[in-house]
Amino acid sequence: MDSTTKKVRPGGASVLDLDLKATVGGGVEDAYGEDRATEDQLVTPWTVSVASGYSLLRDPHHNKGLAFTFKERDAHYIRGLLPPVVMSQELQVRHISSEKKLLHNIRQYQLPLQKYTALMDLAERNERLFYKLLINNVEELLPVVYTPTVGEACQKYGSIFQRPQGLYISLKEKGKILEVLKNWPERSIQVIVVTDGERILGLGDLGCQGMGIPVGKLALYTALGGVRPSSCLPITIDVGTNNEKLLNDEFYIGLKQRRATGKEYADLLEEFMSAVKQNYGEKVLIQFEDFANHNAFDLLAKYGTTHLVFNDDIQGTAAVVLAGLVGALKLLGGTLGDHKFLFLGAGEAGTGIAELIALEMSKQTKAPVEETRKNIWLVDSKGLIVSSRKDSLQPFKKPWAHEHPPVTTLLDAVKAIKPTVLIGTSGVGSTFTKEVVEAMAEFNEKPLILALSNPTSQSECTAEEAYKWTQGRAIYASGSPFAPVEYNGKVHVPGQANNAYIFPGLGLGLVISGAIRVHDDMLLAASEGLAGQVTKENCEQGLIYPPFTNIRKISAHIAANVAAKVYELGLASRLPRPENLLKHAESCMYTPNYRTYR
Ligand SMILES: O=C([O-])CC(=O)C(=O)O
Ligand SMILES: [Mg+2]
Repeated sequence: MDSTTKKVRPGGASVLDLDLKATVGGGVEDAYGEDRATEDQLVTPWTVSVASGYSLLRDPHHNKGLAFTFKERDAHYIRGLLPPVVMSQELQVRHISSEKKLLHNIRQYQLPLQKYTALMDLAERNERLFYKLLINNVEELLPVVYTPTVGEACQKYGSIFQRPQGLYISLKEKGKILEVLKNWPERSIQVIVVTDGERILGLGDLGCQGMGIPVGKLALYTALGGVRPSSCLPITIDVGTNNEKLLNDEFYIGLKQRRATGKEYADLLEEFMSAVKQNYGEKVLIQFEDFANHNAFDLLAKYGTTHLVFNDDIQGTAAVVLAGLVGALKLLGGTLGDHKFLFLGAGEAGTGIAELIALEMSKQTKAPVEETRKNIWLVDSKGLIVSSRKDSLQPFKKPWAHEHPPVTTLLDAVKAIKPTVLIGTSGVGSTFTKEVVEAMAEFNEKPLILALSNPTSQSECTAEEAYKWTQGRAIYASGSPFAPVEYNGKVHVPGQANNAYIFPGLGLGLVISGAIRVHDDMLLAASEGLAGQVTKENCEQGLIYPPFTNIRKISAHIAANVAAKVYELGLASRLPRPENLLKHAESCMYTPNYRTYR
């Protein structure tokens, strides 16, 4: 933001124009590339319209609570609205973290949803304090703002909805989508996460209530990837729902009609994609999230050549899992090409992961991808995907239809294929039964079992089951977190193949390089960036992923790797290329330290 930029917030009688001098406490964090605040700008006045007085304390972007100094209280008409103590942000966080106040309260709540609501309330009250708390306590709070609790939040989103956290674009907004985008108070958007709510985690069609997902994912873009909160825009597209329960619920917040399909659906999406490009330019990253298979693949193919789009369920999951496999190879030995993979679930995650593994194998062995795909087998609801089923398969399944007699159950497929790696991506819980896991343990010294479906209730098997049924020999990771398990006196720490490892860093890398398209090689770069962060100590502890506590450092490494690939492919619009991309990524990351208002 330069000294002439005027940021105008809409409406409100108490909104005053103020000349403010902003300093950025704790580093440069307010923009990227050409918009980046430099040290000089820390003392340069910029003009901005912000809420003052009472409404300043109610503005989550600017509120600092008791941290306002008396000088600020005088300058911004808030003297007397706060008790007389001035508390630093560090003290506020310590106050909170010392179990006296918020974190203490959050921990006391019995129900995860109460914790979720308390955190969302904090975000609504004081955004920087929310992010500071989330970053400082990431392992504890991630499962609250994200899977599994966010799933329950979506199921009950109607009763949680209080204030707008993102934009709702329904069929009623047809022809007016550009106007709707302009109603969002922030102008400079860098990342949009959009869902149509048709397949929320493994919970099915939650319609308009899917909004919790874009909100949660974008909170992680900021906390884990350092993308400014004001640059993030959650969007839910409402084309109806086929969820009978919601259709019959008098309190349902979305359109009460069956889902629009075909041309009606495609036209709305087309208008949306065009409006986004028109309003924000072509460098805005659009992350598709939790669309049903039939739309997810089409949208990615259709807009991948014209927009900066990324499907987290297809591509993000793939990059995370590939990194975990590379980590697991450090424990198992051998190369990817030495392994045989069997998937339960041939949708977005299953085929996305399968393809990225095949691409990486092809890169390593120089064999064509058509060859490397042959080490990978998929089972869907009708059994093993084999060539005799080819005619009736959806297009995204066809590359996996290898020569084999028909097999109808997962157990029989395990026995027939004898995979070294079993991956669950079906969204259906408890499908890795005792027999299936025991069969894996029969012909594998260390069976690798990835139960990736979310939330926890949909996991193919629990961590405890995997360790118990393999006498502690399994290497196990899940999509939603599981606590460590003690088996026969040994503590096993399950891995978490969680998309949150990848998308924030990937997004940051795309944003800081000004990427205009996403390319598969950038996903591989992201995956390698994550795998590179698994240390020798992690391996010795049997971990295939690095701990989440270092996630901001991990994200910076991923961002640097991705940005390097964007420049290499000539798809970067922010030129010249910074020499040290890691340093550059770190310097661009938003930190939630309070700023001084003069
Ligand atoms: O949220 C995650 O980590 C994985 C995901 O996108 C999903 O299950 O839809
Ligand atoms: Mg998802």
